[in-house]
Order: sequence, then C-alpha cells, then structure tokens
Amino acid sequence: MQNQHFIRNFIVETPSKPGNFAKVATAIGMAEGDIGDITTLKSGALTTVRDITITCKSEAQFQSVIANIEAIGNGVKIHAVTDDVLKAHEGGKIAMKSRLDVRSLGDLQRIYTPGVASVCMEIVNNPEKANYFTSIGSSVAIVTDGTAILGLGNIGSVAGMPVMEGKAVLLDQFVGLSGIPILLNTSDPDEIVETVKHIHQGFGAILLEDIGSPHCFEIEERLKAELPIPVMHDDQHGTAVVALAAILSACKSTGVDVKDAVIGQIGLGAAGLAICRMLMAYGVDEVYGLDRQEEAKQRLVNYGGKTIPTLEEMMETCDIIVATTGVAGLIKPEMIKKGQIILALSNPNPEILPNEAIAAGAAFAADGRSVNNVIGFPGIFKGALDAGAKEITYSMLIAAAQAIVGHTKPGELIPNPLDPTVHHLVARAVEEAANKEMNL
Ligand SMILES: NC(=O)C1=CN([C@@H]2O[C@H](COP(=O)(O)OP(=O)(O)OC[C@H]3O[C@@H](n4cnc5c(N)ncnc54)[C@H](O)[C@@H]3O)[C@@H](O)[C@H]2O)C=CC1
Ligand SMILES: CC(=O)C(=O)O
Ligand SMILES: [Mg+2]
Repeated sequence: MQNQHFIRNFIVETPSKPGNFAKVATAIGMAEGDIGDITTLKSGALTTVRDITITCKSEAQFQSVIANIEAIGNGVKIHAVTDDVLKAHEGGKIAMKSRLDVRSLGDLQRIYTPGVASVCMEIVNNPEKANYFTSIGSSVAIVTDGTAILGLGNIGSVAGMPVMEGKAVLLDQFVGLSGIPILLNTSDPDEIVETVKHIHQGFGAILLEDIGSPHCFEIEERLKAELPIPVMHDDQHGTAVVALAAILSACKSTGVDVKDAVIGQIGLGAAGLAICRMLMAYGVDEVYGLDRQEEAKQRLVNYGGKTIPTLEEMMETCDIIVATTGVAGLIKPEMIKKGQIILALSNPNPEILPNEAIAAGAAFAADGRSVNNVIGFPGIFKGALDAGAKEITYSMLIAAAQAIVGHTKPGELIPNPLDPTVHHLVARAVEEAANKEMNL
C-alpha cells in the first residue's frame, strides 16, 4: 500500500541551548519523517526532554529517523520510542458509565428495585415517556458488518471495532450522545435488516458505518422505510454533506458558482454515489462519475448522473475532483490541471497527498483527514434527535452543509473539527430544517 502512515512518539533529550531542537527537527526531516505534536516534558537548566510525534511511511523509515537523531551526538539522546496509537487503544476507548452514584440504600431503591418498577409502569401507560425517563433518546446504535472498514476493505466487524469506538467517542465528546457499537457477523441484507429491526427500540437513531457497497444501499433504504427513527449510513450521507461543504467553500474562494462547475467523482461506492446524488440534488448539472465496476456506474446513471470512461479523461475534463476509491496514490501529480480543486478523501491514505496536488498546480487540495464526515455526523444526529425527527432528509443534510460553510474561515475548505461551535451549529441547522419539514 502506498502512502501508508505509521505514527510513533519519540522521547528526545537535548542540551538546553538554542539550536539543538532545530538539529533534531532537521535530522527527522532528512529521513522524511513528518513532525506532528511536540510536548515539552521537562525544561531543565541543562537539558530539555520533548515528546515528539513523528509520522513515517514505513517501519524502516523510523530506523533512519532514529539513526539520524543518534548521529547528532553532543548530548542529544533518544530515551524511548513508543506507539501511542496502540497505547491509546489499550482496554478500548469507550465504557458504559452510570450517571448516578449509588451511595445509600435509598439510592439503591430509587435507581433499582423497588423504585424502578413505578417508572416501568409509567412507560407501560405512556410509551412516549421512554424518551424522557430513559437514555434511549440520546443513544445511537453504530452498526457495522465490517465489509468496508475505512479503505481497508472487508476486514470484519471485530477488526473494525476501533473505528466504531472512535465514532462513539466523537458522538459523546462533540454532541453528548451515547454511541453503542453493534458488530454484526453477517453481511446478508435480509439478516442485517431483521437484526436492526429487532434491536432498534433501544436507540434513538441508527448510524450505519463502513458497510460496503452495493449492499449498503438496499440496507439503508429498507431500514429508513421500515423504522420509525432516523437511520443514516454515514459513509454515504455524512461524507456527502462534508464534501458538498468543502466544494462550496472552494467555489466561494475561487469566485465560481458551484452550479456552473464541472465535478468529477472517482469511485462510486457508498461515499462516491452519495456525493454525486448530493451535488445533483444541490443543482450542479455537470457531475461525472467513474468506477472500475460497471454496476456502480449504472447506479449513477439510474439516478440521472453521467459517467466518464477513463481516469485520464476525468482529470482532463473536470474543475473539481473528488475521490473515494480507497486506493492510495491513484491520482498521479502529472494528471493534475492547473487551478483544479482536488478532494482525495480515502482513508487512511488519500488518492494523492494534498501537498503533492498543490505542488502539481491544484488551487485547493485536501485529504480524508480534514474533509471527513466527523464534521457532519455528530451534529446531524443531534439535530435530528432534538427535533424528534423520524428520518434524515435531504433538506436536513443540505442545511448541515450550509452550516459548515457558514463557519468555514475564508480561504479554508472546512472548519476545525475540534471547534465545538461547528457541531452545535450543524445540530441547530438540522433541527430547524427538520422542524420546518414536520410543520409543512
Ligand atoms: N473522508 C471521509 O469522511 C470518508 C472517506 N471514505 C473513504 O472512501 C473510501 C471508499 O469508501 P466507501 O465508499 O465506503 O467504499 P466502497 O467500497 O463502497 O466504494 C469504493 C468504490 O471505489 C471503486 N474503486 C476502487 N478502485 C477504483 C479505481 N482504481 N478506479 C475507480 N473506482 C475504483 C470501487 O469499485 C467501489 O465502487 C475509503 O477509503 C473510505 O475510507 C469513506 C467515507 C467517509
Ligand atoms: C471517515 C470514514 O467514515 C471512513 O473513512 O470510512
Ligand atoms: Mg466510514
């Protein structure tokens, strides 16, 4: 796999004299290591110890980084090299926690038996009170069958659990919802639909994640039709919202009306088909799709979209390129046209690195780390649940995209996902759009 990323943390001691850290940074750069976060662990009179996050393309490259740093000498030392990504996952990233303390027998009787029985009966007599007296209304099932985990392919739902836990962390931290991973050991649409139907009543909404195409389309459509709560396949619509937002921001910066732009989508799987559908729903006439599978292209045509036969032709024809193939390095620098906008959204590694695309002449370029559905799905689910919506509609999704654009700084494609305001704004926009629809 090209462009793979390995992340390690280097604990490095340097003499406390100006210029020493610059030597370390140069040594890392000479081995083509990419420096991320730097934390100063100790700043003494004689020496300084820093924790430096370094990304490399291979394990062998880390060995070159180590050799380069060690070659500096003169008191520069590596104390440890740690894998903080693995460390962060030890024991898992989430836990079901109680919101109440049990300190007395009175607490026990209120929280559990016998007190709880009266709450059960409240719900028996008024089923809608379940939303008030339980956590159901703020719980989202994160359902996967493990068939399209990021761009890693069909690695199974247990291997995909770190991704599902990650989504749960984001729901909790950005909008205060509880995400509960549900790992399916079937990818049969009938079985998935039946299973989700049987468990849905414990949740306020269903987030389908990393379910591969084409079965993801049927599963989502059937669940949307058959369940009374919001269902959204995030790889389809969360990604489409964020891609639309990034495209609108890029057009704003370049003074182009998106409806006049020629947009090419490479990869017409879950993410790609939904991006095309979203752009067409937004009113863009010239949306072209490309996929290595005929059936995937046919699906786009069935929705009224157009196709382009080759990658070369697409790169030649389109002003804006979006890629969601899962194939790292698919777009070569020589294919980029001057002034093009390139969104190479595959994770964990993009079709072309943004700096390569910019060096080749692109006006804007981004990868799947920045243009990521994390900007969309927390607020979309929060807004839908706050509105009591039964489904997530196109007008709610477009409202989410517009809220993202409204909060994007001039010259940027997407806001910082760590800015809590963006999730709040998306939630409010989605809630308002839902309310408007429900009151029609
Ligand atoms: N940045 C983001 O927020 C998101 C990124 N993604 C990324 O997008 C990628 C695809 O995800 P999904 O759509 O869920 O997978 P998918 O498996 O449903 O779709 C991939 C599509 O790409 C096509 N494809 C593969 N190689 C190709 C090639 N060389 N030329 C043309 N078409 C090709 C396949 O035939 C398939 O239709 C993954 O890497 C995933 O991480 C997905 C969702 C969100
Ligand atoms: C971000 C995401 O959902 C994916 O890469 O599959
Ligand atoms: Mg995904």
